[in-house]
Parts: sequence; C-alpha cells; structure tokens
Amino acid sequence: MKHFDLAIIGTGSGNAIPEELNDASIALIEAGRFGGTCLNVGCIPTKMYVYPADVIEDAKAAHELGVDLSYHGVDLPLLQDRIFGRRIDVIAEGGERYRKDECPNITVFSDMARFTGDKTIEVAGEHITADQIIVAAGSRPQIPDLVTDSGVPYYTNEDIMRIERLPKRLLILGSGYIATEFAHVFSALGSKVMVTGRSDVLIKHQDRDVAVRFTRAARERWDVRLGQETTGLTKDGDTITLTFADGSTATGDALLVATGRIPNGDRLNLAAAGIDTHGDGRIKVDQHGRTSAAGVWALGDVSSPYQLKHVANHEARVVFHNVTHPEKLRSFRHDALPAAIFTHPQIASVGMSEQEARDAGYDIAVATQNFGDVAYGWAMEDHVGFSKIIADKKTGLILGAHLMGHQSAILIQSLIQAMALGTTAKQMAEDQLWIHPSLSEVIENCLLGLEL
Ligand SMILES: Cc1cc2nc3c(=O)[nH]c(=O)nc-3n(C[C@H](O)[C@H](O)[C@H](O)COP(=O)(O)OP(=O)(O)OC[C@H]3O[C@@H](n4cnc5c(N)ncnc54)[C@H](O)[C@@H]3O)c2cc1C
Ligand SMILES: NC(=O)c1ccc[n+]([C@@H]2O[C@H](COP(=O)([O-])OP(=O)(O)OC[C@H]3O[C@@H](n4cnc5c(N)ncnc54)[C@H](O)[C@@H]3O)[C@@H](O)[C@H]2O)c1
Repeated sequence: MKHFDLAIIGTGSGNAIPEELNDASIALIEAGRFGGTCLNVGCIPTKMYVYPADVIEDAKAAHELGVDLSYHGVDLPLLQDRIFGRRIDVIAEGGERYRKDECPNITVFSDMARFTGDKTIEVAGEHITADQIIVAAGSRPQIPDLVTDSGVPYYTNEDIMRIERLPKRLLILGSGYIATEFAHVFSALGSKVMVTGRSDVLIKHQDRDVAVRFTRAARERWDVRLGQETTGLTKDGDTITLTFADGSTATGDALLVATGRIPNGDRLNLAAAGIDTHGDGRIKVDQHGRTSAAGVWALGDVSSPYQLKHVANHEARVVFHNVTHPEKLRSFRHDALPAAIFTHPQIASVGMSEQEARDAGYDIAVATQNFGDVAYGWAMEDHVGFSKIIADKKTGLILGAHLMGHQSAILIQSLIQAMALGTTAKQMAEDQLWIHPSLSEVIENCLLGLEL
C-alpha cells in the first residue's frame, strides 16, 4: 500500500497546492477533466459565451441610441474554438501535464477515488493511505427523475457548450443561475428560449425586488413559464415536448436541465472513513474545514453551503493553510458574501436581502436607485437597471446590496469592500469623491437615499 503525506481528491480548487508543500509527497486524484468545474464546464467557458451574448444584446439595443448595428448570426465552431480550442482545453491539458511531468513530489491518479477505511482510499485498483486527506470533489448536475425516466435526450452545463448546431428552440428546465445564464446566451445567439420554474419568479433566491424586476425583463426576451410543475416529457421525431401541471405544453429542439447541483460525496463511500454528511449530502465541516474524521478536510462544493468558485478558492486557502499550520488554524469567512449572475440584465448581490434583514430582527433603512435616473444611465438609455441597499439604522452599517443592470458584478465591488471593512453607509457616501458622470453615481445616490 502506497503512503503519502497528503492526498487530494479533486483538481478544481483542490489543485491550488501552495509552494510550502513542495517537499511533501502528494497523491492528486482526478476522475474527470483536470481543473474541475469552473475551468472546464462552469464559470470560465460560460462567461466566454456570455461576453459575446452581451455584445449582441448591446448591438440589438443600439437603435435606441440612434446607431444602426445589426446582428447577422454566430459562427458557432469559431466561437467554440476561441473558448475551448484556444483557452480551456489548453489550460486543462497543460495543468495536468505540469502536475504529471514537472512536480516530482506529486503522483497524479486519473481515476475515481473512494474511501475504504480510515484515511485509506481506493483508486485505479490501488489502495493508498495518507497522513492527511483533502476532499475537494465538487458537485454535479442534479437531474430530476422525470427527465431520466423519460429517456428523452438532454443537455447540462457539461455538454451544451460544445453543441454542434444552435438549436432553433431551446427548452430550459430550471430558473436559477445556470438556467438564466444559458437563456441569455442562447437567446442572444438566436435560439428561441423557454424557461420554466415552479415558483412565481425566476432567480427566486435573490432579493424579492430583484427577482420580480428581473422576471419582468426576462419575459420580454424569453417564453417564461412560472408556477409550473413539469409533469411530462416526450420526444416525437426531433420535437421535444414538456407538459405542465395545468395541461399547457412547450415544444423545442433541445432540452437543457439546470435544476441545481448535488455534492459528489455520495460517490466517495464516506461512511467507510467515518466522514459525516448533512441531509443534503454535503460533507459536514467545522469552521476550519475539518470533517468528522481526524486528518480529513473538505472544501468547496462538496461541503460548502455556497456553490461559488470564489468561496471554494477562499476555503482552499484556509484548508491548505490549516493542513500546513495545525497549531494556528484559520477559519472560513462566509460573511459579506458576494455573487453575480451573468445573465441579462446582469445581477449582483452581497449580504442579506431585505426579507432576511427583517427576519433577523434588524431595524433597517432601504433605498433604491434606478440606473436610468443618473447621467450615465441617460447616456445608455437604460430602462431596467437599479440598485437597492439595506442598512442597519442602529449602526449605519450596510447589511446587503443588490444590483441589476450593466456591469453590476463590477459596480457592486465597492459595496462588498465597505461591508468587509466595516465602513458605514454614510462614510462610504460622503468620505470619498464619486467620479461624475460615471455609473457609480447609482451607488452614491442610493447610499444618500438611505434614511439613517
Ligand atoms: C455552469 C456553471 C457556471 C458557474 N459559474 C460560476 C461563476 O460565474 N462564478 C462562481 O463563483 N461560480 C460559478 N459556478 C460554480 C463553481 O464552478 C463551483 O462552485 C466551483 O467550481 C466548485 O469548485 P470545487 O473545487 O469545489 O469543485 P470542482 O471544480 O467541481 O472540482 C471537483 C473535482 O473533483 C473531481 N472528483 C469528484 N469526485 C471524485 C472522485 N470520487 N475521485 C476523483 N475525482 C473526483 C471532479 O471530476 C472535479 O474535477 C458555476 C458552476 C456551473 C456549473
Ligand atoms: N454566476 C455564478 O456564480 C454561477 C453560475 C452558475 C452556477 N452557479 C452555482 O451553481 C449552482 C447550481 O446552479 P443551478 O442553476 O443548477 O441551481 P440553482 O439552485 O441556482 O437553480 C435551480 C433551480 O431549479 C429549480 N428546480 C429544481 N428542480 C426542478 C424541477 N424538477 N423543475 C423545475 N425547476 C426545478 C430550483 O427550485 C431552483 O430554482 C448555483 O446555485 C450557483 O451556486 C453559480
């Protein structure tokens, strides 16, 4: 049985091995594509699709500015070659080669790992042991039984980005992050898109005002079916039909399933190693990333309540520090947590929604500011963008911020910083100059609108 100082399961965030471990013997185990979800089938290729989709939408809206731009279609093979041929696959293959050929302390196992006992893993027909183990096994698409039982072919984020032809009509099951990002991409490129969810709004986990305004904007671009349980799924020739509980139907040429992601712990035989899980399958960890089994750590989607790459990266930094400095443990920081949905209009958020702040018992001030009411918004002819800030009347601190509109993911960063550093809303508004007439005046005005 081979023994290592450290074994790592998963090469997404698990591959962020610090130089401090250059002298440690490490088993690095990867069953799929080297580099994990974000690189291969997640954040990065999706955003490389979103950017051209944004350009197309801007061109389509340019007539409002008195500019005549038109969209004549996409060269899909060229677009995909730009994403995968010139960037993603090169990085994934290069990363794997580097670990295999240039890191003498690292042994790469390209197969599925499972625990067979305390700190013991079976991989590629071998049993290996390690003093410490990091489980960074990520998550995978959750496919409803209705879909698998139907036998109807479907795409997920894992294969739709390599689709050979743009579908004329794309059906999307789900109404969260992945559904609304791909709905934006495919409708911009030229597909007719139908999105369906069970609640009364898209992106239901966002602040209610954002979800309601986004849903209203989305209905102008996509066929949006909400409050609907999908009860039937059939394929006749090339046509796929979804049937809803109220008897209505939607037809398309391709189906994308985007109904959430489940952590991969269920495929690791965790019980054999004494590793406990939550009811939803996530590995239980404490604030330092320790599992219930001594010497076994977990990070990222396999254990975190937040399936976000910047969270997984942060957790990886904490866990790698803790593995190398057991006497000086660091903790995960999940407060002032930001996220963005790269759909159209773009969504960004940090901290609590208005409802969460009320439920937590805060006495709050809330302000909103439309992009269309500042000078740059006039320049853009913006009709949909807005910001919403929630602050604690007692301390003046910002509890949450929510943006919808042009480059929201960038605009929100100053609010993330204020929350992380404990700057009050008043300090943030008044103790700095805001560039006129930039879109950041939306944030300035929104802060000034808070009745604190
Ligand atoms: C379409 C999509 C878009 C996204 N966009 C964003 C975004 O814009 N911003 C953002 O913050 N987040 C985004 N995310 C979420 C982000 O990708 C994940 O939160 C992040 O990649 C999780 O990293 P991880 O290291 O925990 O897992 P992963 O990157 O999934 O790595 C886990 C690795 O473990 C391997 N593995 C699993 N089980 C085993 C086993 N038993 N043996 C060996 N290997 C195993 C897997 O093959 C995988 O390579 C997106 C996700 C998706 C699906
Ligand atoms: N920009 C980003 O940061 C980004 C982008 C993509 C994904 N992600 C991460 O990946 C996670 C997974 O994304 P996702 O979009 O799959 O999940 P999600 O949780 O955002 O949305 C899934 C939606 O599908 C609905 N749903 C579940 N079963 C259904 C069914 N049978 N019929 C209809 N609707 C159903 C859920 O109620 C939910 O609203 C996200 O939560 C996010 O953390 C992040």
